Amino acid sequence: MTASAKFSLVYTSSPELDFVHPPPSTKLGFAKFRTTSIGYLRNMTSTSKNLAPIKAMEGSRMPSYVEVKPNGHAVTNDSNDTILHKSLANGMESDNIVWHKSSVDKIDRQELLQQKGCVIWITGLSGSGKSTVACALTGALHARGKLTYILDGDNVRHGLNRDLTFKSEDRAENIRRVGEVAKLFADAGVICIASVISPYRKDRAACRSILPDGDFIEVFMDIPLCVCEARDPKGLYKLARAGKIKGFTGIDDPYEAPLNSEIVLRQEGEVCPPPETMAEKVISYLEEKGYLQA
Ligand SMILES: Nc1ncnc2c1ncn2[C@@H]1O[C@H](COP(=O)(O)OS(=O)(=O)O)[C@@H](OP(=O)(O)O)[C@H]1O
Ligand SMILES: Nc1ncnc2c1ncn2[C@@H]1O[C@H](COP(=O)(O)OP(=O)(O)O)[C@@H](O)[C@H]1O
Repeated sequence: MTASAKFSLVYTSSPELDFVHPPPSTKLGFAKFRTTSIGYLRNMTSTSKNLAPIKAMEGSRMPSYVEVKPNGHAVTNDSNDTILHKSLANGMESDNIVWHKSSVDKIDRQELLQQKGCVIWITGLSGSGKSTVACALTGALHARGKLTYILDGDNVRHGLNRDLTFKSEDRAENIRRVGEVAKLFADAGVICIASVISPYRKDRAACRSILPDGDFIEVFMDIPLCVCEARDPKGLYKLARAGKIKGFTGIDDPYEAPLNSEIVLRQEGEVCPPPETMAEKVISYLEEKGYLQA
């Protein structure tokens, strides 16, 4: 039997899975997914299409239920298990990759920090106030003793994503990387604030899909283009209107507004609320959902 499923491993001794080889007591084996899930497994190169590699965890919590979702991600009923949340990523180019589980997990880190890790994803046009709200939010949470970290589009493009342009494939890759890094921060127990235009719905949806349910909190800066353009703090709209920047979001490149954000921040009539007021709205949401305690 060959281990050639083209994505990462499910760690389980779930009774829902039919162990075919070797028995669950051994470290590495194969799990047979329930037939309802088989059709969802993507990128399988195995000749036996309903087999995915599994590895039993020694001395760790074991989930009793594993489901493979249509997007190819695995989820379990064990919300404490970071491995089992969506570890079957699509598009993995390497075979034979085995997840190494640490003895300190997300729950331990959250207890240490007295908060829950999550991603606050601020999306909106350039000039809509993403970075300003991100700063107000990080400041207010820091003052309350909460650990946060901002991943700002402009900043990340100075380092990790310096190789990327603004054409649609590169924006998608930019968002994918920011999403993956944000996921790591959330797993670390940090409240990660991503402030990126992220103009395409499918890219935002992909970032949402790699996080446990509820942990991706989308904040839409619903500020009209004319307001953003009037602000134009970097003079980029002016350059875009003059044709000196091509493919500028909102001018000659699309922005797909969210349809169902957890939080929408908008003007009240002609007046934009101060950033601190906007940040408070996000904090109220976090409080209500229990993210500000372990
Ligand atoms: N063509 C084009 N379109 C949009 N924005 C542009 C462009 N070229 C440069 N910039 C500047 O880059 C910042 C946006 O980077 P992001 O990584 O957030 O963009 S994206 O999510 O990949 O679309 C954005 O920063 P913000 O104004 O803070 O949004 C701009 O200053
Ligand atoms: N709530 C607000 N009310 C008024 N002006 C704001 C507000 N938030 C941001 N601004 C101003 O709008 C401009 C763009 O804000 P910024 O945070 O850089 O937007 P983005 O990160 O979306 O490009 C800045 O000049 C900033 O001072």
